[in-house]
Amino acid sequence: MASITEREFASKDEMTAALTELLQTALSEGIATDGKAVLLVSGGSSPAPAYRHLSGVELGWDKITVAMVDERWVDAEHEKSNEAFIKSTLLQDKAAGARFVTMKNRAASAEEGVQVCESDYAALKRPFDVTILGMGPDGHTASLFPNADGLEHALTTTDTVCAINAHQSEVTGEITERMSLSLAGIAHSKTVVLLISGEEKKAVYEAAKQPGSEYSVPLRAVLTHPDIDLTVFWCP
Ligand SMILES: O=C(O)[C@H](O)[C@@H](O)[C@H](O)[C@H](O)COP(=O)(O)O
Repeated sequence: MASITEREFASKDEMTAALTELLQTALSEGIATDGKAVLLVSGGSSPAPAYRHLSGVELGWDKITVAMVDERWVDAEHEKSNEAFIKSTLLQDKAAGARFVTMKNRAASAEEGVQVCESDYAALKRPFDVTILGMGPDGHTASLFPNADGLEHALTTTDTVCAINAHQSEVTGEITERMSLSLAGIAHSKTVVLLISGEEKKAVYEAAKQPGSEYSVPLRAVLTHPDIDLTVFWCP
């Protein structure tokens, strides 16, 4: 089992304040200990306010590397690009000085781009200081989508990143080709934060804590991983 700490907040504002504080502390400690810090970021509506807040905080951003948890295989200008989302929310103001390691590269497909991405991620400081995950109503986290092509590899490889092709659904939308941290990549972090908003997703999370298939509910693989130190943030 992962070590799991659950924190419930009365509102999104309270969750944002606590997340901002956690990130500030973890990144400052990383810089104090190693002279540099690494933050792995997801897209999604839950972390966006904390990213905006953090961008205005003086943290020694020139010593911080921000890298993606997952990405659609689309150009950085695409409206669905997580890279574009991180640039517009986090990498502004003081945080504009951070180094940014992205997943999308020039390869025609995620499958063809995975080696370049793996070597980019191999150069990051280990362990990463913080990894921020979201989850979907289908039990996906990062781009580890239920029963996706590439999921078995993603859950078993020692590589940090992996190519995924999800089965199209309301949750994935039309763009199903993704690059993602593997389960091992998620476990490379000193601490992992999982952000959950709303009662519907809370029920999915509670179900994921019960025994069952990791292929139908990939979040379960994170919750049962022996080496992951996970803090779950929830707000209504
Ligand atoms: O790349 C994606 O498809 C999204 O980023 C997605 O994985 C998101 O992280 C979760 O759906 C949580 O979203 P919320 O933060 O909006 O709950």
